[in-house]
Amino acid sequence: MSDGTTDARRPQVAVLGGGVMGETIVSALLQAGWAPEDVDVTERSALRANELSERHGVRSCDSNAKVARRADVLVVAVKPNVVGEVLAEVSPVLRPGTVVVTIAAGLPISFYEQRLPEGAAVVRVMPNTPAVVGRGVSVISAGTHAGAEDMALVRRILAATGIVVEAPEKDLDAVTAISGSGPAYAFYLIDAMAEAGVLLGLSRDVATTLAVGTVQGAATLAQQGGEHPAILRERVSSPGGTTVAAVRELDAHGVRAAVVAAAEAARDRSRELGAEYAG
Ligand SMILES: NC(=O)C1=CN([C@@H]2O[C@H](COP(=O)(O)OP(=O)(O)OC[C@H]3O[C@@H](n4cnc5c(N)ncnc54)[C@H](OP(=O)(O)O)[C@@H]3O)[C@@H](O)[C@H]2O)C=CC1
Ligand SMILES: O=C(O)[C@@H]1CCC=N1
Repeated sequence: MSDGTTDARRPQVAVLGGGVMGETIVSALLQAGWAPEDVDVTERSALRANELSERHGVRSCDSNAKVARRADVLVVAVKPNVVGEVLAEVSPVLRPGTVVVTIAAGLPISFYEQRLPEGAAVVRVMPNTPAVVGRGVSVISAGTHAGAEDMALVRRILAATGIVVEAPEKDLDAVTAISGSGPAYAFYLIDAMAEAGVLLGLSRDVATTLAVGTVQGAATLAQQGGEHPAILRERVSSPGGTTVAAVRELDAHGVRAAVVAAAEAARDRSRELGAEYAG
């Protein structure tokens, strides 16, 4: 289908599942210039559906089939265990040319292609929660029938959420372990640093401000400075100073090994989710 750049109207997008990530995608669409009337969101609970309509001005309802009928782009944003039943609802009413975008962890593109009409364009995406402030990372993989225009349209939808990177589907479990789940590791570190500050006698407010600002500054420096993180770490470490004393403790407590083990566990869980629900 066209990516809409030459269309008089933007493609009609339906987001199935208005939870944490579904709502983030709704906001991204609005920021990217979609009109609220061109965005549908579905929810199981009427209360949550109304909340989304009131907050964003978009249409909301509890019928996936109803919104799928008019969608040019269908974004599947429910939990992996619900994807099968949602596809069974929408597949019979999907129009030819509708692009199906999924953000569910673990489930392979083949899972969708087997359940959707022959030739359906599927794009698998792994976003992350900083998308809500426009600083997310999304990795996109094309399904068998997703063409360059479909991928350009998906990039356009995700543009307001942050960086978009294309990768082959075989990398998606690893991607999920690093950027999908990764914000939780960063929040874990920020929380631990803030707690340490409180232990050392700082007020909680000051400790949290220092921890958040430091992690944010370090990430910006790593991104913009163009230098390897190990070099940046060395630059903080004065000979015989405080930082080497601290990093020795991180090594002694196996923090680097723990990060690697955490990422392996996330990758393995992503594979398991695929096997569990895709069968
Ligand atoms: N959170 C994250 O950081 C990331 C999540 N993902 C993926 O995004 C997907 C959604 O995750 P997340 O937003 O965290 O989960 P949430 O539970 O916050 O959102 C899912 C939403 O879908 C609703 N829902 C359940 N069943 C249906 C249905 N049949 N039709 C319509 N809506 C339904 C749920 O309602 P109810 O609560 O009433 O069941 C809930 O509000 C998952 O597949 C996850 O793997 C991907 C990357 C990052
Ligand atoms: O925890 C999860 O399963 C989802 C996928 C990546 C981040 N959150």
